[in-house]
Formats: sequence, C-alpha cells, structure tokens
Amino acid sequence: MNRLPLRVRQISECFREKSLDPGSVVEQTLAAIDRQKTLNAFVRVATTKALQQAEQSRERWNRNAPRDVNLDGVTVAVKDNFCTKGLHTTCASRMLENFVPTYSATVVDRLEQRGAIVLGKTNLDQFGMGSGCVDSIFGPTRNSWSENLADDQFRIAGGSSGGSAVAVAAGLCYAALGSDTGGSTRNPASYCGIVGLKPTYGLLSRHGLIPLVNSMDVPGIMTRTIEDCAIVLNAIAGPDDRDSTTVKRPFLPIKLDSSFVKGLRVGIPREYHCEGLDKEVLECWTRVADLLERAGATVTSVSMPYTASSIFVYSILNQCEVSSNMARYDGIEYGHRSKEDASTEQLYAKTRAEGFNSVVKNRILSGNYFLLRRNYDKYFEKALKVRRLIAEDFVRAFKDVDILLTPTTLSDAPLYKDFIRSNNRDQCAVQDFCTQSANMAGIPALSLPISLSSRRLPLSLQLMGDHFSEELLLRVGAWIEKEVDFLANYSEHR
Ligand SMILES: NC(=O)C[C@H](N)C(=O)O
Repeated sequence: MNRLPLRVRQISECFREKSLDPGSVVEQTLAAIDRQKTLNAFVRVATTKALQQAEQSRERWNRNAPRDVNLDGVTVAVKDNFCTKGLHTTCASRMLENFVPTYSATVVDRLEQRGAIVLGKTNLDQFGMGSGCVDSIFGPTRNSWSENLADDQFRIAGGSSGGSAVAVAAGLCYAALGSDTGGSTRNPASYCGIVGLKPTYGLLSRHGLIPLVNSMDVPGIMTRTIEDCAIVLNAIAGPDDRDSTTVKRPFLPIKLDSSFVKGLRVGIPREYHCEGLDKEVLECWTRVADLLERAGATVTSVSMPYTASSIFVYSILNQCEVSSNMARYDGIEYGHRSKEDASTEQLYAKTRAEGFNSVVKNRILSGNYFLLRRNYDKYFEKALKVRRLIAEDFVRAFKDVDILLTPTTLSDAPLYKDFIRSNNRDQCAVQDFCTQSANMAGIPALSLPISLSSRRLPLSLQLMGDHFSEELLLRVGAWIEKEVDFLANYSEHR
C-alpha cells in the first residue's frame, strides 16, 4: 500500500526537512506501479531515467538548492500523446508504436526544468479519440475505484486521458498531464475522483502535443487537489515561441484564496439538466449550488440555447480536423510503414489500414465526407457558424454571471462491459455532453470531485468561466473542495 503524503506541498515539505528523499519516493512508487499493473495506467515506465533524476534531485535538496521549492523531486506522469525526448510516444496506436521523439513537449520540459520527475507515459484512447480509455493497443485502463477488479466487473477510467487519471487517483504520481479536446481531461478526472483542469485555449503551449483537433486541443492538468493543480499550472503556463497560438503576455502566477464566494454570481445552465442525467449527479449539483448560496453567492438559472446542437457540431468539426491531421501518417515521414509497398499508392493505403484502429478510420472517412466540395457548405461551414453561436451563448452568460456550475459527466463511471456495447460516436455523444462546448468556445473549465455515489464511485461537477479566468475557477474550486472534503475519501480508497 502506498502511504506517501497526498499533496504536492506535503511531499516537498518532507524533502525540505529530509524526512523523505526523492530517491526512496521514486523507488516506492515504481514498486507500486508494478504491483498495480492490472490497472494499466502506465504504458511505459521510465525506470532508469526516473531513478537518475531522483538522485539529482536528492543532491539538490541536500544542498538546500531545489530548482523549485514545490516541484523538485515530485513525481509526474505524462499522457502518451506528448512528445518526450528519448522516450517512446505512441498515442496508443500501432501507427506510432516505435516512435521515439527527439524533443520534449514544452509543458513536459517546463516541469522537468523545475525538477519534477517523469515516471512514465500513460494510456489513452488511440490519438485521444474516445472517452473511456478503452480503444488502445495496450488494452483498457481500469478505474482504481472499482472495488471488484474481476474482468467483467471493472469500471472504465474515462477518457481519453484515463491512464493519467488513474495514475493520480491510485497514488502512483502527484500530478499528470492529460490533453483535452472535448473533455478528455475532465471526463476521466470526474470518473476517477480527481481534479482536472482544461485551461483557456492559448494559455498552455501545444508544442509537442500530437495534434488531434488543433482548434480545440489543450494540455490538461490532473491532480488530487486544487492547490496542486495551481502549482502545476503556475509552472507550465505562459507564452511559447514554438506555439504561435499561445498568448503573448506573460502569465501571472495564480494565488489561491478560498475565502471568498460572497457576492459571487453563479449560473446554472438549465440545458445541462438533460436526458440521462443520473439522480445522484443531480443531487450533488443541487447540494453544491445550495452550499454556494448559503455562503453568500447568488445562484441563478441561465439559458444556453445552443447546448443541444453543440455535441453534433463538435463531432463534425472534430472529424474534419482529424481527417486532415491524420494525413501526415503515410508511411514515409515517420511512424508505421507497411511492407507492402509495390506502389506509393499501395504503401499509403496499407500503412494506414494497418496502423489505425477502426475509430480513427471512421473519423477520417466522415471528416473527408464532410469536406467534399459538394458537402463543405452544408456541414463544415455550417458547423463553424453554429460554433460561433455556441461561443456567443457563453459571452452572453458571462455578462450576468461570473461562473457556470454544471455536472462534468452524467453519471458515475460505467462498467466496462456496458460501455463497450455502444460505438465510439454514441459513447462520445453521452460522455462529452457537458464538456465539449468549453473547447469550442476556448474557455477554461475545471472538474472537481464532490462525493461518492451509492456504489462508492466518485461524482464530480464542472466550473466554467470566461477566457483566462483560471484564478477565479481555482479559487471557487478551492472553496468547494474545503466544504466537501472529498480528499477524506482517499483514506478508504488507498
Ligand atoms: N479527445 C477528447 O477530448 C475526447 C472526445 N471524446 C473525443 O473523442 O473527441
């Protein structure tokens, strides 16, 4: 059993006062990862490098010269769609099975520059296409909260960043990087009982994050507490010359202050009270709205009329961008290359047939269909117009309220065997219902755990704010976290 302290500040405090050293933490954690292999959270563990980095971190702490007082020696995990120099980066796909990048993603680099130790790479749905962490060449990830891990009884981790979520929830690292295109960070965070932040588009560099949908992808942060999330965000946010979509102004570090919700204007979008919303999630939503109101916030119902169209528009735009992004995997530049190469044409076709799973192929085909000259106006262009209307729903809402409070997922984590009965498209339509609009509008959204369901699985809610309102979201999140004290449940979980 892993008995390390739960919070980033606690572990770095242990390093400072020398009651623990990074080397023994890494050794202990590597052993725990090995013991909990059935969870399938990690797809590759960087044992040698992690031990080396831990040794260097120990020396720095011994000299009282950590690179960062919070992060030096702290263990992190990285979703396997971020490039990591010298470490395989597969996107859980045959296509990139043997790909070893020559550089690291900016967000990974920034963590390492502060002394954080990358333990390894985590599982995902192939290229990030999914919401269960079930469509991976490495097999599905199991939710660490499912009491019964029998093969037909385990719960999904959520996705696509399910490996990162489980690594954090099971105590196998302090923080993990996920990515979020339509909910990929928040959905598994919700099912695994951890904090998941999808930052404003442009706040974090996407350099080295293998693209899925360039206009919506953002790196996501997954931690056990809001404070840990703020520590990681402060370490990695800000402009990057290698990503022209990052905002140019310097990032002002977030200061947490959980004392205020008085006067806060909270909106409850009524369209999120949708068909299929579980009774227990609704209770949880009402409970937190009441808590906020009692503490002096004004809670009002708001309308976001384009919510129902959003999931369809997301799906069209996603598939269009996927089809053009995936064109680079042709067997020539990098990645898998078929042996059947009698002609260039055959090489392309065979490479792609062998390298991609059926979910990826499906999205490429649909995307190409939507982009056909005869369909372009009807689908792609129309979807772009409705995307604008969806974004305007938020602009209008944020004139009257400071934040929106919604569920993250419609229920607790489904059983794997039930989940895989439906296809990827239907899965996403349910799983991404509450999350993808934030990606289309580019606004920040935070998922945080609230309580346990009657099945003793995590239930979570989502806070959304206007562009660059991360500080506000995390402050309100910290207040809610203090009130509901979800972390107390970890003593039972571990
Ligand atoms: N990538 C994501 O954010 C998840 C979403 N379910 C998708 O498959 O597009």
